[in-house]
Amino acid sequence: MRGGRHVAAVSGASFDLVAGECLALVGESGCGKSVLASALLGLLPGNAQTAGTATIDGIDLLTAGERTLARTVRGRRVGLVPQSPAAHLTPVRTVRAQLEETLRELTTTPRAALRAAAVAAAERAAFPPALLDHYPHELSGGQAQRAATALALIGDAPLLLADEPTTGLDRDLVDRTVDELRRHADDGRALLMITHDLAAAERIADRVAVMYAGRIVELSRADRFFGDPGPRHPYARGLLAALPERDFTPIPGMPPELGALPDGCAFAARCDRADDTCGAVPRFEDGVACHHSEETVRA
Ligand SMILES: Nc1ncnc2c1ncn2[C@@H]1O[C@H](COP(=O)(O)OP(=O)(O)OP(=O)(O)O)[C@@H](O)[C@H]1O
Ligand code: NI
Repeated sequence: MRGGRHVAAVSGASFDLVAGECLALVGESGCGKSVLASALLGLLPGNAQTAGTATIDGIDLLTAGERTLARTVRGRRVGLVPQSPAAHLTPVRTVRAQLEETLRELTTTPRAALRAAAVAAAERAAFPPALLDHYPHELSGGQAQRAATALALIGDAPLLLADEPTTGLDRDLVDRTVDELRRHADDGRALLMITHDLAAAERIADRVAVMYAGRIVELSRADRFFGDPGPRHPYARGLLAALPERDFTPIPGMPPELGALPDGCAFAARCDRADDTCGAVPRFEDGVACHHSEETVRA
C-alpha cells in the first residue's frame, strides 16, 4: 500500500481439497476469503505479495507465470464464480455470446451445436433462456450471478472456486445453485465454496473452514461442525450462535483492521474465554487455532 503500509489480507491458510469434495470457507466480511481465491487464480493486484505454495496437478499457482495461468489454469484447471459478476462479465457482449465463446474456448463442442450447448449451460445455472440476448447491465444482480455461474461451470475444471455464488438469490434458487455446484463435486471435482450463507454451507459442504482476520482458525467436518459436537473455535461458535434459527446473538465488537493486527490471537478482544495466554498467536493444530478451543470428543 502507499507509504510502505502492509495489509495482511491472508496470513495463515493451510488446507487440502480432494476430488469429489466440497470445502466451505466462511467468515465475516473482510476476513480475506476473496483474496485467498484471487491468489489461487493469479488475480491479485500487482502490488500484492504471496508466500507459500498452492499446488494443483503439480503446478504451483502462487509462482506460475501469467502464460501458464492464462493457458492452462484459469477456466481449465481452476474455475471461478466471481463475487462481483457485474465486474467480471464483459459489458459489451450478450450473455449468449459469452457462453458460446467460453464453450468454444474450453470444450470441443462442434460449431453447429454451440447454440444448443449455450442454452443448456444457461439452464444448468438456472439462468432464464429468455434473457440470453441481454447485456450484463440489463440483468439483475441475481441474474448476473447465475450467468457467471453458468460460465464457470462450462470448463468442468477439476477445482471450482465459487465466491458467494448465491448472493441475491431467493431460497429456492439458492438451493438449486447449491445442488448444481454439489453435482459438480460429486462428478469427481473439488469445490471451494465461499459463503456467508451458513445454511447453504451446511447443505453442500463436506468440511468447513472458518477464517478470521486473514487466518483459517478452524477446519472441521461439516457434520460435526453444524451438528454434534459443534464448532471448536469460540469465533466459529459465535458465528453459528448468531443465526436467527439458533440463539440470534451476535458476536460483540468488530474484527480488527488487517493493516494493524493485534499481537497474539486476533479474536481475543471479542472472546469471552480470552486470558493471558491469548497474548501469543495460537498455533493451528488438530484443526483449530485457539488456546481454549472446545475439546475434541474422543471416541
Ligand atoms: N486491492 C486491495 N488493496 C488493499 N487491500 C485490499 C485489497 N483487496 C482487499 N483488500 C483487503 O483485504 C481484506 C480481505 O478482503 P477480501 O475481499 O478477501 O474479504 P472477504 O472475506 O472476501 O470479504 P467479503 O465477505 O466482504 O467478500 C480486506 O480487509 C480488504 O480491505
Ligand atoms: Ni469476498
